[in-house]
Amino acid sequence: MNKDYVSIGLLGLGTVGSGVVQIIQNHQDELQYRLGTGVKVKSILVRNTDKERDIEVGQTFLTSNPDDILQDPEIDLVVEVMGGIEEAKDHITKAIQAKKHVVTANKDLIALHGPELQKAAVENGVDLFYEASVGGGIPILRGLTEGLVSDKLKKVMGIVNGTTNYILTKMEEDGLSYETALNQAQELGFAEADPTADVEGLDAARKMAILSRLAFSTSVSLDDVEVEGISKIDLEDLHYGKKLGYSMKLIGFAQVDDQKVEVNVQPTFLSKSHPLSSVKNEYNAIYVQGEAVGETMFYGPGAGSLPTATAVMADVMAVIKNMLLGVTGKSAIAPRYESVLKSPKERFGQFYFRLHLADEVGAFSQITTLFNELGISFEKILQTPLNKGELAEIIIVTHRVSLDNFQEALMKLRDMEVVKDVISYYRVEGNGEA
Ligand SMILES: NC(=O)C1=CN([C@@H]2O[C@H](COP(=O)(O)OP(=O)(O)OC[C@H]3O[C@@H](n4cnc5c(N)ncnc54)[C@H](OP(=O)(O)O)[C@@H]3O)[C@@H](O)[C@H]2O)C=CC1
Ligand SMILES: N[C@@H](CC=O)C(=O)O
Ligand code: NA
Repeated sequence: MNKDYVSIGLLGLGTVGSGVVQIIQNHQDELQYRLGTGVKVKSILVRNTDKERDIEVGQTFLTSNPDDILQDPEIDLVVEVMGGIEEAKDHITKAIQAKKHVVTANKDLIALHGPELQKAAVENGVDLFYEASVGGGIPILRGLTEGLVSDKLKKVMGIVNGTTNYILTKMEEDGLSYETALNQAQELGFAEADPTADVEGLDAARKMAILSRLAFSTSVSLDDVEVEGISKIDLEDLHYGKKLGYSMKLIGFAQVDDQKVEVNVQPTFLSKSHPLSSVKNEYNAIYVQGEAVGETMFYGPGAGSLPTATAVMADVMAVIKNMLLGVTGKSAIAPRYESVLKSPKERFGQFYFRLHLADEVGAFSQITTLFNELGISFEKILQTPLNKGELAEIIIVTHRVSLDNFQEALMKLRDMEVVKDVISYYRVEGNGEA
């Protein structure tokens, strides 16, 4: 390659696209110094070319016709920051077929169609990178595929959705209601236009599918990820959790043992001593455990214009370096293993549960007898009288137990006459029972 500059076609000029333009405009000297070539945005695809915009794009050509970018032979690299699935997939496929490199921030698309797009990129000798799709500005994908590439990674636990972390922090620390905290997250711009994917855990599930593919070299699909969101969390449980020394987080959890994986997203009580418990508000963090490296944690802004654009630009620069070296289309490695999911018998954890028990002699001993029979022991117990002493509210945290065993205990609890209601249950992490 012998060029004064590399031409980029940008699909989208919203939050992330504007950040990309700003970095290219404001950091041109740094880019030129580090790459030995300039970077220029030639054309930008938007829905509405007449819309008033906060960003000044100078001579760059705004268009609403994707072919102006996808069929422009001068454009070497397409940056997709428009979002959505089908149209974005179509544009990226056309770009790859036209031998253009692609950088995308689109977690929805990569979680669903990443493997086939990656295959098409390799077949066409082009790069496809997507660092911004997980953890915004945190360089987590390169952390896994470059920094930790020699290790055998065992566990990835992440706070990978800023909106839900913001809501839980505000509920826990300021006593805000779920609705008020969600409204604030929307006003501050972390939440998706329709926040359902945030609060129901789907956004985090998409990111966990991407993370576990790269961490474990396994073909995890989005359907393999079990998902539970935060919309049903009760302030009462947060209050009890706090008393017990826990903080509630929406945790993406991925673990591999003997080539079997479990990947899930669920509200989880984290012990205050776990490094992820100190991650507050809209911040993201990903905790990674490897056989050789031990424990590591990647922390930073999981969303926002300039942080996310930083990740996009890291990919852009990686593509340009590969172009200069003549090694494009060679960085992606296909997953080594087919994903095989662990059964509930092979999944272990500690659990918190809250129930209402008849406040009568012998009721609690019936519970302990049941758990003794199932071989489950308790780490913590809290008891509060309710309804003028007719009921007791009991909170129990078990020691480490198989999911299968815990589910059986829950089923049997619900059938007991002295148990009036099983109100809630959550996984507990970070008590040192690995
Ligand atoms: N915002 C963030 O913090 C983060 C976002 N992401 C991902 O980055 C991507 C972009 O997000 P964001 O910048 O927030 O999105 P925005 O909604 O702010 O911007 C989208 C841009 O794409 C254009 N666009 C959308 N659909 C079309 C279409 N069909 N045809 C032509 N142009 C279109 C819009 O045009 P117009 O301006 O005319 O409406 C707009 O400029 C998404 O995949 C998102 O998930 C990833 C990490 C963080
Ligand atoms: N809605 C997302 C934005 C970034 O991916 C979040 O809240 O984390
Ligand atoms: Na990232």
